[in-house]
Amino acid sequence: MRRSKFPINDDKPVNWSVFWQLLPYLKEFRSRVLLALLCLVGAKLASVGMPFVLKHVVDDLNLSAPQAALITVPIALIIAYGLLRLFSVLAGEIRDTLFGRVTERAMRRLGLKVFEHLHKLDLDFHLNRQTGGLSRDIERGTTGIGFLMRFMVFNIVPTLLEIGLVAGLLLYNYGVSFAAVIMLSVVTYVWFSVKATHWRTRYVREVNQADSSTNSRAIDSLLNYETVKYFNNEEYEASRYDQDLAGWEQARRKNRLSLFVLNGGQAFVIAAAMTAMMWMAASQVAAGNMTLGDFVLINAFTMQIFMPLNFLGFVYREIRGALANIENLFTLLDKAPKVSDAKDCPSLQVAKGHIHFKDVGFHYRPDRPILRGVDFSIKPGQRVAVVGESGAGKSTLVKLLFRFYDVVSGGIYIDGQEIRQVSQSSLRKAIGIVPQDTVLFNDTLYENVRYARPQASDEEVKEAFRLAHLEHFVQSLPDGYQTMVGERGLKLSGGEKQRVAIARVILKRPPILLFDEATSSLDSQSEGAILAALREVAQGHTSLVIAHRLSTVVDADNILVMHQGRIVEQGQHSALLSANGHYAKLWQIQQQEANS
Ligand SMILES: Nc1ncnc2c1ncn2[C@@H]1O[C@H](COP(=O)(O)OP(=O)(O)OP(=O)(O)O)[C@@H](O)[C@H]1O
Repeated sequence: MRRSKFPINDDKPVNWSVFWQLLPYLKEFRSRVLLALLCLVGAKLASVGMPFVLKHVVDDLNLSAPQAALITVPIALIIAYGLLRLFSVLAGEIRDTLFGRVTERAMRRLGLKVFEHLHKLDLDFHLNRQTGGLSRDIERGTTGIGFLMRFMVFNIVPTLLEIGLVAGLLLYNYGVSFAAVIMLSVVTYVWFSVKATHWRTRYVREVNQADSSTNSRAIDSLLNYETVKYFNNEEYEASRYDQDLAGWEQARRKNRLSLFVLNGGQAFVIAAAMTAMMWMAASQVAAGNMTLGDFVLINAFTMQIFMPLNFLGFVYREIRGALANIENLFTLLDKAPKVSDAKDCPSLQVAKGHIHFKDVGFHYRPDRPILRGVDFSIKPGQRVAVVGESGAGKSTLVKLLFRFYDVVSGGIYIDGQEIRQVSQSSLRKAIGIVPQDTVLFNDTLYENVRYARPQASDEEVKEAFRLAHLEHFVQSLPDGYQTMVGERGLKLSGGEKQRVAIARVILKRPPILLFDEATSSLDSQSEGAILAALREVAQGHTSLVIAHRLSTVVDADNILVMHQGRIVEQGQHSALLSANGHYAKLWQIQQQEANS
């Protein structure tokens, strides 16, 4: 069986302190929680009182002459019994309704906090994450919180209280032996449940792992639908999936058997305790020390204790899992982003849009330098191009300017302000990017463009479509602007997606523009039109253009030639050609390719 990518938490030591971290979430609804607790106490008192009323009913019935039974039965007691039952159930329901809001609000708050935090985390975290595993962690964590709050407050604590109360009542009314049997069986039951639950953990884990890996296999296979078809591998896929399913089936079988042992053991303890209690009570009735009502009362108390106790076994296992899942979530929340705002940092003030990379050094991993001593300036309003072979570090410049990463040495300045000293939000507001690969939301074309400035008017959005030469395309679509673009925008061609990205940047209209291979997916005719549009948009703006095809940047104000993380040449097209260096070589190669 393949190992799952998802962390399985069942065997982690339980960190009970997580519970205290949840208390702040209860604070907001202090009075609601208090009222719910009152209902809980009321319900418990009513349910403990019920067996007493029952005892009196039975005793009175027993003493009465048979023919007069119905008349002499203490009707008031029977009504009281019914009312107590109703009260106990209603109080429980009111408690759940009151507390439901508290749990839901806590889940909402935490869900939002995690979501916001994920967006604050750096690109590196997101590139390394396993989305499936992460979303499972979040889902398990938030569900765990709801579960923990409900069961910890309203199940474990009250059940323990009830057990103590009933044992005390038995001790007070019937002596130490009944209370001792109850306590002993409760202790045995809890001890056995804890031990057996620990022992079962590995079977539960196996099922979870098998479940996750089967799911990953199915999803991976379906995502690769086209590749499966290209290689005619449906049978191969089915057999691999079935292998995983077989592992899952086997894990389930072992898990079911272990559950049988757990449930069987628990049932045995309960049956032994019930038998002992009944036998002791029956002996006392036979000896004339107890009434029939006492017998009924002891029976009712025993059942009353073991029913919730039985449930506790299940709750215990779930709570262990919930605590571990919540802890995972809190660990995620504690994760600090590698790129963060300096304390009380000001906003970036863009006056002219002068960009300066000052002796910048950078690596993604310390053992592999990517940029070394990169030093260049882009004067306000200039259009500067970066060219160089694949992997030279061109896109990395864009990522650094946008602060997806921080430089390792040197600094990047915009109008004299170091970008690490200003807020990320003001920096990103000032920069528009047309990225190398445009990924779209699974929404309409219109909404995908409007995303650049959600408050833009309908006219402005449509103008952006027009300037990005998307109008003809929109007109050719049966649903026009309302066409759904599919997951990640995969229903659009590469060139269409790129034009959407261009429309977005047009709508955003920031002072600084970055184009990373912005026209790479376009045919030459569209490219010409788009380049003209981009130039129009870029007029008066500072722009940095990363280009593979040198022909698209021959008119740039300055061309930076990168080679292995360094700028090896810079200047205008004609000067670089005359220098007969790196650029001239690249130009020659591309000219030959174009002519062949
Ligand atoms: N997140 C990352 N983690 C580790 N290495 C990375 C990461 N992103 C890029 N690299 C590496 O950094 C080097 C420079 O990448 P970059 O994307 O800047 O190159 P480029 O010049 O834009 O290439 P291309 O023209 O092919 O897009 C590449 O060798 C790449 O493998």
